[in-house]
Amino acid sequence: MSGPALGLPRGPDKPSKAVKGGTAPDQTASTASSSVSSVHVSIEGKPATLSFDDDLFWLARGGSSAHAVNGADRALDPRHAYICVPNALVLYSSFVPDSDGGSLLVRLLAPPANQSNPLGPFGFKAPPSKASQVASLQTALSKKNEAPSASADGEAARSKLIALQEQIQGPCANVRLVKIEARLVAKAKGVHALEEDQQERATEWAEKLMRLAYGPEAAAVKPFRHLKVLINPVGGPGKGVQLFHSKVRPILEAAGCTLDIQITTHSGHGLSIAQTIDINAYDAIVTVSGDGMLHEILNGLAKRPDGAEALEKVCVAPIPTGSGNAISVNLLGVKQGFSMALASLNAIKGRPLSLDVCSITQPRSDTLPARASSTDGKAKRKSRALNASVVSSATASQSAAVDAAEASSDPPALERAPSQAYTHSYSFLTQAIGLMADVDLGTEHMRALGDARFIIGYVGGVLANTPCEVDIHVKLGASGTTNRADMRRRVARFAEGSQSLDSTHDGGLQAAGSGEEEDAQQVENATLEWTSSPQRANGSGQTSNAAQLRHGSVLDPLSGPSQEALPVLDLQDPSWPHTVLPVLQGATTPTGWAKVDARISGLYAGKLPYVARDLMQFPYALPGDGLLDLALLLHDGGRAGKLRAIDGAEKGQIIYDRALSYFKAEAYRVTPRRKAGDKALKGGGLLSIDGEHTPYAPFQVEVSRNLHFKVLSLFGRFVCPLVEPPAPPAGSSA
Ligand SMILES: Nc1ncnc2c1ncn2[C@@H]1O[C@H](COP(=O)(O)OP(=O)(O)OP(=O)(O)O)[C@@H](O)[C@H]1O
Repeated sequence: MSGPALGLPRGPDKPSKAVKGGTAPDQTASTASSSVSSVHVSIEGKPATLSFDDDLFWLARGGSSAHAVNGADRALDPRHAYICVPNALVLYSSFVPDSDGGSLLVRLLAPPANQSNPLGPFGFKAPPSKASQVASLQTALSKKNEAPSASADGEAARSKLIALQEQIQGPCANVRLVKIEARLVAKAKGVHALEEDQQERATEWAEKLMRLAYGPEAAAVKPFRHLKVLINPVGGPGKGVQLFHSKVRPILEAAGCTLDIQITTHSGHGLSIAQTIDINAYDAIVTVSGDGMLHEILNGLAKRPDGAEALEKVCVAPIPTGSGNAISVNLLGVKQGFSMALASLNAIKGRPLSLDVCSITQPRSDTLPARASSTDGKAKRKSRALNASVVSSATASQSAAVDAAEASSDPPALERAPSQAYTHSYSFLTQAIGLMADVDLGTEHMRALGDARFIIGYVGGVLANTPCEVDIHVKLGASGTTNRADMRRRVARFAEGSQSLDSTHDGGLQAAGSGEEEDAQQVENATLEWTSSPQRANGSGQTSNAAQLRHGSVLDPLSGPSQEALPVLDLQDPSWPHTVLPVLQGATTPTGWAKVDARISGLYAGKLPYVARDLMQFPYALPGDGLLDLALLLHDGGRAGKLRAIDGAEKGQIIYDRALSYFKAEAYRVTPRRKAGDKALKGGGLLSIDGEHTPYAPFQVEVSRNLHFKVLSLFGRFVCPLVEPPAPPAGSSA
């Protein structure tokens, strides 16, 4: 596993919120064995022992010879500890000497009390031994590849494995801040003076614990981060400010981070902050918000003249206070995705993980009128924010004029700007049109319900059963595929590879395991092809920042290999032929541009597996593969089928639904057949990019090969299980 291991045995007993020390007699520092470092202290007048080994920190009662049982000191055994946590959950440790000895300060995150066994301070309850946990984990891991998929035994082994992996990945549900202040004092002043080197040893003990808490030497994370904190006061249920001050700030400050806090005052504020922030001044930007703020930061950074450098240097640590919080769910796992404490720990100790950035182009002529004519106040604010983020494809002087107009955030001023060929914005999460856009953007009035609003919107949308009238063109490219079994293999290989990641946590294909060479080669070839190909981009050359378009813009003509009419894309998946897709005569799987010939209810494309806690829509999404995962909700799937698809949606099995087509492509283009404002369209036409309102107009998307968006991650990969394909439907021959 890469990143801090958070799942080793945890302290079973109830920790007090603040454990304060007082004067007490026992004050010897000792080392019980080569791997355990202990210091005997007093806490609230009672003797206690603070210990750590390479993996764990624990606090136990006693520690002097008086507590020895059969010659062994129980305090040195983590199984008898009152608090016992992985070192990864230790935030801070230091020794402050004084004339009476001094104080050892240790701050950490610990699991909550065990309700069935609410022992008070210094109670004893033995957790399962570390050795037996590790052994059972290893056994389960070795069974991983042997487990037959269909048998009950296989299922049981797999469930156990998943449970154990989850324990490693995030056992820290509801962890809370514990502050330990322990005294190192002489037994009686002037009579038993401190041993000569006792303070020195206490200092060394605290420093060593701190080093273990922040990772092994080579891969150590720098403690005491300087963080820019951006709080969206209106994201999700609108509790960002309150949650930050009550749950997040105490943890960040306990870890010794310094904070520069700013509350956003309007939509688009995050974007303008990212455009002007000193990219060398902070270790990370902490967003107390949903995904919307990250979208703004991505666009703000990318739009800067030093966009590539800014995206390379700035890391973002999300704290989930929005509605969907998809980025946090992917980084922390579905169970811990909304955990303020774990997200705070990520801001303190996470390492950079590079996410793919999608380039999106739209005809400028279509986006400007949409912005000015919008009647919805919120949509207008958001649209303005988005347009402030667009990147001109024009010459430097035109670009400067547009920038000046955009900086004003004034729609009339924007319209006076020279007309440009296309706008260019960025996405890291999803693009949606049709049903899923209606679910996302059409439920904003239910914001107070948190992420429950999405399920309500989905059921309403399915019952309305409106077709999504768009033309879709897709470029699968050399490494795109419609084969789900192939995609699953790629994800499995990537997961194996990412286990061996250590300090880099790059998330890219270079992390792939031995079986990945072929895919890695494909990506390598694609990169070479891209870097050597001339910039098409509507003949206008490079955009004003570092983004480059490999597949041209939305305005470029689409053509087949020899300029003939575009072929129809065969969406059939040979490994899963159980959809309602008709068999198309003469359809092929070309690598160039092809058109989709299917009636759909919506298109949903994404780069991260989870789009919400209860929806793993893109289980085979990978960072760094240069591909977008696309899900087409087939109109002919019917209402009942789409409602049934909710079952198993959080496990990713939705992609095996009869009413869904799922594939990976290098680029795609969507051209709505109806104009924005058409009364037949919900909300006059909704297009969602990363959950944000975007002008309803043609758009083309590709994965940028030269830009990445860096977020902090505790695990170096998305925390999501490998999807188990469901059994084929009864009566099918496959
Ligand atoms: N002070 C503010 N007033 C009005 N809007 C704001 C303010 N600050 C930020 N915003 C806007 O709020 C929008 C929603 O933010 P956010 O993503 O945090 O919440 P959400 O949409 O509920 O969550 P999610 O995107 O995870 O579903 C963003 O588009 C952002 O531009």
